[in-house]
Amino acid sequence: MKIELQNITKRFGNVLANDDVFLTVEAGTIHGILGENGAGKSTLVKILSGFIRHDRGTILLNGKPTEVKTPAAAIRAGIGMLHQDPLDFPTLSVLDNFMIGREEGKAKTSSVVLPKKLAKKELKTLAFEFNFYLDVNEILGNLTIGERQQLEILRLLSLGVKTLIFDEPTTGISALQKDALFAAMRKLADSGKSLIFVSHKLEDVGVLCDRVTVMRQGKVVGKAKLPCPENRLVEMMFGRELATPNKPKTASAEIALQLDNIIVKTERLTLQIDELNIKSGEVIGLAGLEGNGQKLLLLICAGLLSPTSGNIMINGQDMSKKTYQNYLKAGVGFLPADRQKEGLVNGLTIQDHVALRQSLGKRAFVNWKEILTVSKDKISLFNIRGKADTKVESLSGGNQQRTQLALLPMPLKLLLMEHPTRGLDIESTIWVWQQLIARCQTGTTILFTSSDLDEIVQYSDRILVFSGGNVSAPIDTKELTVNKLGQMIGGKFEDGGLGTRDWGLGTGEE
Ligand SMILES: Nc1ncnc2c1ncn2[C@@H]1O[C@H](COP(=O)(O)OP(=O)(O)OP(=O)(O)O)[C@@H](O)[C@H]1O
Repeated sequence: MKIELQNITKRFGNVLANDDVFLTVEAGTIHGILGENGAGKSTLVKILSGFIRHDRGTILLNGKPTEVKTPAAAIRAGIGMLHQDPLDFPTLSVLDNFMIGREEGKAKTSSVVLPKKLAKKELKTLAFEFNFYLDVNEILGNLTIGERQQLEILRLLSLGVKTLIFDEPTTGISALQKDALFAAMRKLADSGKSLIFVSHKLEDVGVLCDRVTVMRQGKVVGKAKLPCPENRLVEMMFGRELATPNKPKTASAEIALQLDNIIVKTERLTLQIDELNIKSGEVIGLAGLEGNGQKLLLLICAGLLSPTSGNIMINGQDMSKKTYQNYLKAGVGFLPADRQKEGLVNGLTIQDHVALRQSLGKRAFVNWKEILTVSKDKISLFNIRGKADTKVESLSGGNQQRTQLALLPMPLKLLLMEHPTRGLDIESTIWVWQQLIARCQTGTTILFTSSDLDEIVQYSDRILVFSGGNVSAPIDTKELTVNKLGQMIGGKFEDGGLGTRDWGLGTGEE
């Protein structure tokens, strides 16, 4: 289906999120929408998929002006959108989620069992067609984001959509799931569907898309047919070329984090680390497919999960069996992946968050005047597109991430982060890492996860690879390439070379 957006304009208060936007997406193509944080990409695709009403402008579907007033109306018109956080029901099964959105009449026919049987068959056939491995009876909450996304694609296809919108779909999924996703997207385009791919990642846009539209501050600032040189796209996004910083050496000889005989048992995994020593100022990347023990390590180091056994020392202080408050006092900070559920509180403003953070563990009156000044400083320093009284849910994804980063205490001894730059554009990612490296230069030790292997290789001093609860010995990043790391995550270890056939830190068992 050919999509044409003409003169699309949308204002939120005094923010002009979309300013007279024109976009054409031909049937049978993948169209990228690139842009810095807050550029207006999500607003545009939410308008097309009926989640937001535009103030002005026209949507043409196959040349016909069409009103898309609600998400249900969009699906009826053949447009489906995959959100950054899939909109599904975690307590229901994969099959039940697949059946959501079918018109009521279908489910009410002679028997409820028959449609369910048919739906199961359809789900299995579609999954097979796209090489997605989904257990139809599994509870959805047990699936990874990548698997939930695969299910959502199949659900939208079964509802008959002809246009699929992907808003930052590679965020939080594994490299293998990304390959499967891109293969499915190409297959869909080849079968005549039109696809819109919203992203910050130039490389992804480069390998996947046929054309790209670049947005900045609500406006379309450039269009290109791909392939096109990456630096041209960067210039369009930011109005200039960007220089990538090199990570200087920040590690000292002092040991900041010491783990001895750690065992963490959960229902799905046993994480075992016999001995691990991390130096002060060091950056350690935790690589591996999601759910292989990286988060468990971060949680025990943050004092948010007690290991089944073993000892944790932070800066020479025995933290075993200490409370979370003790960890905070010892200078430990944690940045969770799910900013909407774990990091920020919907309904609260930026200054409410600053007040919460400042009063954590203290019984003190809140000095709102001071909080307002601090909030304004943080908004300006972290370049957050919002005001002190802006509720966090109305910030763009990237601006929510900046808010989370701005709320991290200063100084910290140990900073533990899940996906620190998730949702940030390239310029912000570079800026954030400059701030993080500056922290390391003053002695902060960082452990972080990222699904972006380039980020892990670029910024880590050493890397731990996780697989099914097994943890590799720390590998010096200079000895690694992204390719080699990808192979290790996939379980391929070479004898010789890196010499990491011996996993080093213990043997996890499932
Ligand atoms: N519901 C809302 N209420 C108020 N302002 C909003 C709302 N949704 C978006 N905005 C503002 O509109 C602007 C564009 O936001 P949008 O989410 O479209 O950007 P984006 O390009 O998708 O950014 P990101 O890459 O960070 O996700 C931002 O300044 C954002 O704060």
